[in-house]
Amino acid sequence: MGYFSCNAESAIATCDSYNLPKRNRKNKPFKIREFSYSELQSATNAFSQDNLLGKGSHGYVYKAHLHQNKLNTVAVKKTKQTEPRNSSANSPAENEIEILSRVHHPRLVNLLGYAVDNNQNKLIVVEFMPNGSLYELLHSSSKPPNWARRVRFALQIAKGVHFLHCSNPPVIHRDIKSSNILIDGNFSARLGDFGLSLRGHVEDVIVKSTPPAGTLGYLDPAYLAPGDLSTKSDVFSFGILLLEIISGRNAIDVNYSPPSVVDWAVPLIKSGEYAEICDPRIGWPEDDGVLRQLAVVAARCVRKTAAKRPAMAEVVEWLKMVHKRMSSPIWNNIGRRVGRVRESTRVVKYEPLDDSMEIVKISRVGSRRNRKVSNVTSVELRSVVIGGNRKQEIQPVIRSKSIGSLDEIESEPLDLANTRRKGGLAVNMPTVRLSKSRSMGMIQSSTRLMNKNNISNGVVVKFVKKPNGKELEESKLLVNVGKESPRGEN
Ligand SMILES: Nc1ncnc2c1ncn2[C@@H]1O[C@H](COP(=O)(O)OP(=O)(O)OP(=O)(O)O)[C@@H](O)[C@H]1O
Repeated sequence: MGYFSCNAESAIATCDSYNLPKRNRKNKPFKIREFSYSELQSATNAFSQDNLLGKGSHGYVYKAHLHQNKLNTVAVKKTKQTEPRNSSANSPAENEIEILSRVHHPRLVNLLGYAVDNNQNKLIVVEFMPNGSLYELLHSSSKPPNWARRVRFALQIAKGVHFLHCSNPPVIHRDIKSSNILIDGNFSARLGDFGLSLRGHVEDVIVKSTPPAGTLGYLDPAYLAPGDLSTKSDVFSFGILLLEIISGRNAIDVNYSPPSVVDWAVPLIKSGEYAEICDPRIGWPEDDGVLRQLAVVAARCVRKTAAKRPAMAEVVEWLKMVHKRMSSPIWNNIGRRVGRVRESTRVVKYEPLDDSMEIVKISRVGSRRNRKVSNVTSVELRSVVIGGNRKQEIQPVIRSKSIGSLDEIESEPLDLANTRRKGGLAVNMPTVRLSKSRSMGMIQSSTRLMNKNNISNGVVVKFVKKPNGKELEESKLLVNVGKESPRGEN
């Protein structure tokens, strides 16, 4: 076994075979190549604007054409030139190389090699993803993905995260979000951007001493100090991503009240109002159980208490069931013929979502013919009676105008994507476009970590200036001054 170290001089490194996907374990250890800077320079047309694929918080990503045995298109990540680095800490690029040189999986944007420039900065060469990011597909594509595609993406991402968590030692990604999910040539989802990832067991020094980091909106509220980190923080971020996939909503969106997708969606899921969280651009899936199941999985992933969240292995199994259900022609035919089959159900107690709710598994029973397809189970939410009192019905959340300078934002004409029906009343909401969330290095003051008790629940939002100049660019801090403990149970 040999693994690549960022400081190693060797040009080629092989991967820890333990972490290879099964079909690769027997024969091919993957190879990491050291490129010369000039080779990447000419492959990217001197890092030209034409080759620019995108810009992240740590640098720029370029498309590169390598002429090896055959023409190869790859992506090159070049870190921004900033002030002199603290030599003891790994840069995000070094961290990404270090991690990705040890793991390799079809659901990841895998490392192909690296180069070092004159200032000893590392450039990363990774697989090229020709179909953009999930963020773009969900939020700026004129043809948003349908349910089959969304379920497939969700399962593929879950498999990638599960693979990382099962590696030895585990890899915790810490920055799962839609802009870090890239779409490959087969239109499959891959998890990328390992700049903030950590590799180690929770008791390892590296994990115990690294300050919290992530992207606002996706960041686990229970992850406030290094010691809080576990694979369950990724599960939380995955849950946010799943809510984004279901609803087409940004993780934070000031068009909604509350702006955070989790605060908005979970009460709706708990009260069974699945239609409210369904992306209005694509409507309900043909089999509405698919929506319910996805929503319940998401709600379980975003529980405030990390220990109550499922492991990614469970999430993968649940999503496989949803995927199977979605792609089953038998189910689709019957679903089409009989509409939404809800009658003839047998309620099986499942596992509580929280103190006030229970998830019930509903197996379809009935005719022999129906029983055949009843292997496909659905999961539903029910309110229960606690201490003799039925839990008060949660009022539907009314979308309200965003907090902030809405006067500067024009109202758009009534359309389906922007309309919510509440008791027959169509409400047309103004649109505020948000720039996508950026990774934060850390939620830490320059000298010490935030005091856990003083931390405020806040979201930073940024308005972007549209080419027509109608929206102003500004940053806002929305602070929710509730005194609740960030470690409060749900
Ligand atoms: N392997 C790739 N193939 C094709 N395009 C890519 C690839 N990697 C990144 N990109 C593009 O470059 C953009 C910037 O990626 P990068 O990972 O640097 O930042 P980000 O994830 O968007 O933001 P942040 O750095 O805040 O996490 C992506 O949104 C994507 O459009």
